[in-house]
Amino acid sequence: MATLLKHSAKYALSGRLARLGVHSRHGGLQCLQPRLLPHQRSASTSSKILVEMDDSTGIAVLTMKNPPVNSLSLDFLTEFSISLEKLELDRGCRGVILTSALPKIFSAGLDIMEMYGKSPEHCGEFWKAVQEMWLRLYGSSMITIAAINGSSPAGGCLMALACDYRIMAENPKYSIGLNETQLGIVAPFWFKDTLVNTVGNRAAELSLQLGLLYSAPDALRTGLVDLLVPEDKVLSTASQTMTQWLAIPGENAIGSNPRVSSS
Ligand SMILES: CC/C=C\C/C=C\C/C=C\C=C\CC(=O)SCCNC(=O)CCNC(=O)[C@H](O)C(C)(C)COP(=O)(O)OP(=O)(O)OC[C@H]1O[C@@H](n2cnc3c(N)ncnc32)[C@H](O)[C@@H]1OP(=O)(O)O
Repeated sequence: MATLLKHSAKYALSGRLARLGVHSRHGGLQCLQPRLLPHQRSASTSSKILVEMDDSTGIAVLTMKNPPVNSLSLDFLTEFSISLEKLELDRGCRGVILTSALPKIFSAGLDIMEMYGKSPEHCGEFWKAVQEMWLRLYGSSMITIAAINGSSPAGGCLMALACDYRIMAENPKYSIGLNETQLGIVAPFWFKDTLVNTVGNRAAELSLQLGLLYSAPDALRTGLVDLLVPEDKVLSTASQTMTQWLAIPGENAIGSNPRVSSS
């Protein structure tokens, strides 16, 4: 792992971006058009991420659209981090809702094909991109809400855990969890820490050691998600919740985040 991380340090995000040429406004799938309302300011889309920014509320919706299962490939992670960085730099943006354009899937986690038969250099670059995604999301100074409209195993669960609040569709077929143990791998320590910070020590121990995938109701009971709502209400509820959080006086909901504030 140390070798992988050392390798990865050689690769800057900006370099990957330049190679990818992200933010083509016309990229993406035809069925995934921006859902702009008249008062909204802008939508930008790269091939795997759609960002819709509502200038009147300061809320952005970041929609993952990487079929078939929103796996976290290097290209996807690069586009994701760039999109988040742009929002972070936009002083008008105060909150980000993370959701999926795909039916039944939030994210399947790390793209398995990125870890199979690849060079150490590629693995290093990939692993750095995974860490960068987590750092950007977990350390964001914006309010972040995961609108989980499908299953979300492993790295997909990590993404949701890195947000401030999680709203999941109450569909009993959907599952979420850090199930790495069941896949024959040990979850990295920062996956573990993120889970412990959310559900507490004992629940995290059981969850990680057994590699549990929770149904939506069990995820709520464990504290892995904060709220279950009908599937067609996930995004609207996320929007309402965001509005409530952003109304906390003095932006204290942002300033009180222990992850980004030392005071
Ligand atoms: C280089 C790294 C260096 C160091 C690493 C060190 C440590 C890492 C340690 C742990 C990190 C782990 C984090 C992870 O996230 S690992 C990935 C774990 N994810 C999974 O195992 C998800 C597996 N997928 C599923 O459970 C299901 O596919 C589903 C529930 C998401 C969706 O089920 P469906 O029935 O709707 O769809 P499927 O028919 O199963 O799949 C459709 C299609 O998608 C492909 N696919 C699914 N998951 C992945 C994936 N994670 N990566 C790439 N591709 C995926 C699947 O193969 C199908 O493809 P085909 O249609 O057959 O082509």
